[in-house]
Amino acid sequence: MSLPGLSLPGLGLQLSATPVLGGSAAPPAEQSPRREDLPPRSEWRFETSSSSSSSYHARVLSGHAELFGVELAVNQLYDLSGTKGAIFTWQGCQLEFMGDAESEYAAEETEYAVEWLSLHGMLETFRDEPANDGPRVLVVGSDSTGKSSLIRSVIARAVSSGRTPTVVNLDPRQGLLAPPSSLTAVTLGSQMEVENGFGISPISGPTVTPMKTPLVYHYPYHSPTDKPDVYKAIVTRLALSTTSRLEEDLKAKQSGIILDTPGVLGVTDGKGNINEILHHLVSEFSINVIVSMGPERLTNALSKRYSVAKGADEAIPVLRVAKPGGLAERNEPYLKQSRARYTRSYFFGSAKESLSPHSHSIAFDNLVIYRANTTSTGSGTTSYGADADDDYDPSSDNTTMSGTSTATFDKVAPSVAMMGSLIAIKFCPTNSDEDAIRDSAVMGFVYVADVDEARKKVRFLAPHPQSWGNRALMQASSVEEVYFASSLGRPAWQYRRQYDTGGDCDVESLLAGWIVPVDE
Ligand SMILES: Nc1ncnc2c1ncn2[C@@H]1O[C@H](COP(=O)(O)OP(=O)(O)OP(=O)(O)O)[C@@H](O)[C@H]1O
Repeated sequence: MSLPGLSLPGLGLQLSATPVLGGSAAPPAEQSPRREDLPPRSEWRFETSSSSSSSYHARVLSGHAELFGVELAVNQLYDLSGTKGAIFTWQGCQLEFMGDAESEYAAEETEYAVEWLSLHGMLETFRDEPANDGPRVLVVGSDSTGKSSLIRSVIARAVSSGRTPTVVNLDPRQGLLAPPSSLTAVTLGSQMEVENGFGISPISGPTVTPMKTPLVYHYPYHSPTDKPDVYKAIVTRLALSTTSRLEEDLKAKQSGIILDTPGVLGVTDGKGNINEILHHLVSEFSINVIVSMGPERLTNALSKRYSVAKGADEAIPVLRVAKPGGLAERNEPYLKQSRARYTRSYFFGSAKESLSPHSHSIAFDNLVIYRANTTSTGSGTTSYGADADDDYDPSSDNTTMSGTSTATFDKVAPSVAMMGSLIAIKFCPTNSDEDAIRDSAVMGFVYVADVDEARKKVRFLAPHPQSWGNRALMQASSVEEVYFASSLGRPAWQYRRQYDTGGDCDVESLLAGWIVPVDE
């Protein structure tokens, strides 16, 4: 059943004709194109507005150009609306642009690109050495230092070289093939998309892009330092699942793993110690290359810990890699918009690959929903400079399901306050113990479209028509964290989906989060 009450014929087609999803819709006809000739080894840096009313398109007219390592096809129009980045050229090219940018300029200080290419070369040498088990790379740096851009670029070059690398996102604030609040690992068997990066996840619907199913875990907090014990336990599960998958795929194992870390872990304390959670990542993923994109202080701290004091067998090389000169600052409204857009694309796909979500109405009695306890005490402190060995034992947590302040998750009854939330469906059954729920991978996500307290029913929007059966559900820790309704500037419970009134839903309100204000 597809969204009852919505009489939008061919929902997917209409969505694909709408630019809001960040796809490649045609630019408005009245915009006159501008041309730019870029000399070799230069780039075109752009920052576009996150507002859905402005658009920004580019095409290569001649020469070669790439965006984060992925080559742009000549004469193809790319929709870069709502994004920031740089189109780079090694040999020179002519570009054409249409639309508005908050800032755009050509830059010739691009030494970073040579360093990034050298890193790819070094990893290729590593992969070719049969004695090695493939590179396992940890990328560290504070916020907005270019970690994700470097990873996209290195992964794209690896795929172009015929590799099948695995990328692991450990930053819960950004989604990789899953909404924010996820930690994901995915092995790439085909090249990324210019416009959508890693594209659409196979867990949110059938896609035309060949890609292996990602491993997704749910960490329902903003930062690893909010709940270090929960974060470390989930990292342990993710590392175990990822490495055991790679044992069955030797090509992927040899291609290696690259870890994207949250900026908070790339900051040293006053004494120059690194965050203790980093030790856990290094140990659980058996890291053998560390890339620092932070200041010299961070690189020195990493070298001191992993390289200088170690014997030749144990030393992990620490490389300092330059960050791009034009790195864009991303303020919170921009980040919120991009998270909202990303989350929408989880359900609706992109203009190129549209998805049709389904509606499920489920009685309160048939639901067991947990919610992360944000008030529990004892684990929210950040510690630095842990001892040489990471001795974390996930089973040593003394959290309980009792609902006391020490519980990690509490059972919650459905209520209207839940409307607008995202909920993770865990693989484990509803009656699992707390550790099992915490450690269980995610089957997929659903959106709470409506809670009818009188009829005791919850209506979910889900990527698949099948019901999820007897599985534990986990809500994000607050409605604000879901970024759907919050991107509209009002609390979720002030909104109601228009199709509940039986009327037609216009595309605009559908795309704004499938909900419109009750008082309109
Ligand atoms: N050469 C460049 N010129 C201009 N902007 C760039 C360039 N490279 C990357 N950017 C943009 O700068 C922003 C920050 O980069 P990126 O996301 O890679 O940093 P990060 O270290 O992963 O950030 P965070 O830790 O906050 O997720 C992104 O919007 C990215 O697209």
